[in-house]
Amino acid sequence: MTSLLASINSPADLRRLPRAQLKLLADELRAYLLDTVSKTGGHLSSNLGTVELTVALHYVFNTPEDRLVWDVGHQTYPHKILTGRRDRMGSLRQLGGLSGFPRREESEYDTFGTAHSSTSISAALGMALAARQKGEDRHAVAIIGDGAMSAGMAFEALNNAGVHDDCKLLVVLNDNDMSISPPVGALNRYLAQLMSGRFYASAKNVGKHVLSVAPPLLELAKRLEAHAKGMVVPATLFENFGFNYIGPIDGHDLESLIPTLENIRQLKGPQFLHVVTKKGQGYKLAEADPIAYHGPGKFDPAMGLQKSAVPAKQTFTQVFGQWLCDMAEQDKRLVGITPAMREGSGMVEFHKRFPERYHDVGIAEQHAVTFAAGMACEGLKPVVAIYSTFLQRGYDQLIHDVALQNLPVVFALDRAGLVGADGATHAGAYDIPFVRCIPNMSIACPADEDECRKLLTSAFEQNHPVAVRYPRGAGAGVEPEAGLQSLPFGKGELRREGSGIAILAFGTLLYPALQAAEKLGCTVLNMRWAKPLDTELLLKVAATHEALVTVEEGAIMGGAGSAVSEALQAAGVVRPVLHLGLRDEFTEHGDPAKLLALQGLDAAGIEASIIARFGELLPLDRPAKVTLKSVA
Ligand SMILES: Cc1ncc(C[n+]2csc(CCOP(=O)(O)OP(=O)(O)O)c2C)c(N)n1
Ligand SMILES: CC(=O)[C@@H](O)[C@H](O)COP(=O)(O)O
Ligand SMILES: [Mg+2]
Repeated sequence: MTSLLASINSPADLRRLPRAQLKLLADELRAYLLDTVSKTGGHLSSNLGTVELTVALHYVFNTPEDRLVWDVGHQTYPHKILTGRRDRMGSLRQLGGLSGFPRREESEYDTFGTAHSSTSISAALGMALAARQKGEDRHAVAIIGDGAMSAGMAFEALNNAGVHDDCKLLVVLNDNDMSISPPVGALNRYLAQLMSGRFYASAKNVGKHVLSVAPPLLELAKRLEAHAKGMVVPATLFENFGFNYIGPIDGHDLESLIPTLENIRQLKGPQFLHVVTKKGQGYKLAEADPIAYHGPGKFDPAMGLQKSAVPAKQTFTQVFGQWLCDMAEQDKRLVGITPAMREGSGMVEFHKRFPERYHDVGIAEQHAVTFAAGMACEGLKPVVAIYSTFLQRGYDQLIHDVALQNLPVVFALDRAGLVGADGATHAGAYDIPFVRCIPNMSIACPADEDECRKLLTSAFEQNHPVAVRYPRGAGAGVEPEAGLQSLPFGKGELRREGSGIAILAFGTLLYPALQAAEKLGCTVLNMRWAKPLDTELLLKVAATHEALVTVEEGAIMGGAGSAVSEALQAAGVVRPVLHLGLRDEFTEHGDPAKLLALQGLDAAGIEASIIARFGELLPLDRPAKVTLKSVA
């Protein structure tokens, strides 16, 4: 590592540097970032784009006393490096290592935990008003991307903030004209207008020339404001919301950023700084393809991302993407909806082939759900492809707009279960509990790729809302059958006949459950549906077995196992039931297989839990001793 960056162990060190050295520091920081992220994998393009902005913010603001609140938080690696975590970057997103997002328990500089987007302005406003109430003189700065800015929550916060003339709130809009995919919607068009023509070029000069002569601060602020107002439009959208709009300025030019921020720091009331950056800045391959480098795995920076020589296993996301195209071919009523997750949800091909039936609504999960409801009212068949964790944002819409009206919307719930490196914020832990308690809703849990395709078809055939949940990555590797066959609605199957104990598996944990059952001689049911539950099958098995074990990759509380216990109670059947699933705690980030094992949900863990609880019911010829697996 080069020397200047090595000397920065906190923002206080950074603030001691002469301004002339900051450019060199930023260059070193960018090189270090590329080097470390290429070894760990992680969110690269957005971080390359925020290097100068991060340096400037920590240089001008008195962090951590002044609060920096990052939106999404996927662009906080430079911030982590400058705030005492440089040497731990090699542990990024691994078990026990640094989180890929800000976390309050990780550093006092991480003022607000995040990873879901569009929360920063609300949180920063909360902090600014709390400071005002407590009589503390500090700033709160929200840094939000143009993609995140499109969410309703960001506008709710602007609406609230704009009337607080005496708060010390700055919103920095980091406009790189990209979400994960190309940005969509009218806000994006509007921001492009602000950027258009001669204004942006002149604004760059404001930073270089006007600010460098250093007139008295208040006068300068007035000139800056007048300049911005005069040259953009009579009033920008953000001014109409009560903010003092400044910009756009070049977010890679420290000579613009630093004096502008220094002057804004002197101003009272809600401030809005529009900075323009490039996603992937400084690494040509990422600049050329910011989508590919949004969240790459490990790679050699000299070679860039390479196609693996070994064909990768088909992921559930790919199974969904293929099914969507095939079903769209067959049924013209199908429309596909994504809240800004085209790539992650496997909809690139669908977008290409059916552009009129593809809707990227921006980062707007609530809207995505109600928008689908509207389409369903008109006889279309909407498929909302949404990560389990992001559907949490659209919960009332799910109840009030879809389920209450019993509209036939299919929810393709990707990333259901543990997701690995992104950790607790992205884990799809709660969808079974929160979906199954809603009347009219059903939820399918495919055990493998083939079932995923078939259950999507089953869901699509229904005349009411159905969610199909499947995890990140690949499964058991069961090649989906061609064609659009469905599986019976609400019906499970007997997968292994044993005795004494029956394991009821919901979803992909069927396979480790089968392995455990093989050793213990248990019966195994592949339940397929968390709702409706196949009570006929359940009661049959309950009558012939002494104990039941439920297994699911989701929260135990209120999950599919709870549904089993409720059904037994309702039928007046008394059987001991062991519920295996995600415990009542937030999961860490790290390797998904290790995380699953930590939850006791791999084959060895399932086996060990069954022995621990029901050992005396097992046949005597089972393996003598199984110890609980410990995971490093
Ligand atoms: C509520 C929510 N929906 C979707 C996502 C997934 N997501 C993470 S980053 C991102 C794009 C954000 O774009 P922008 O704010 O412009 O930041 P950039 O990636 O351009 O730096 C999306 C859609 C999320 N984190 N949170
Ligand atoms: C920050 C964010 O929300 C996304 O970039 C997310 O990390 C993508 O996750 P996947 O890699 O599972 O698509
Ligand atoms: Mg962006």
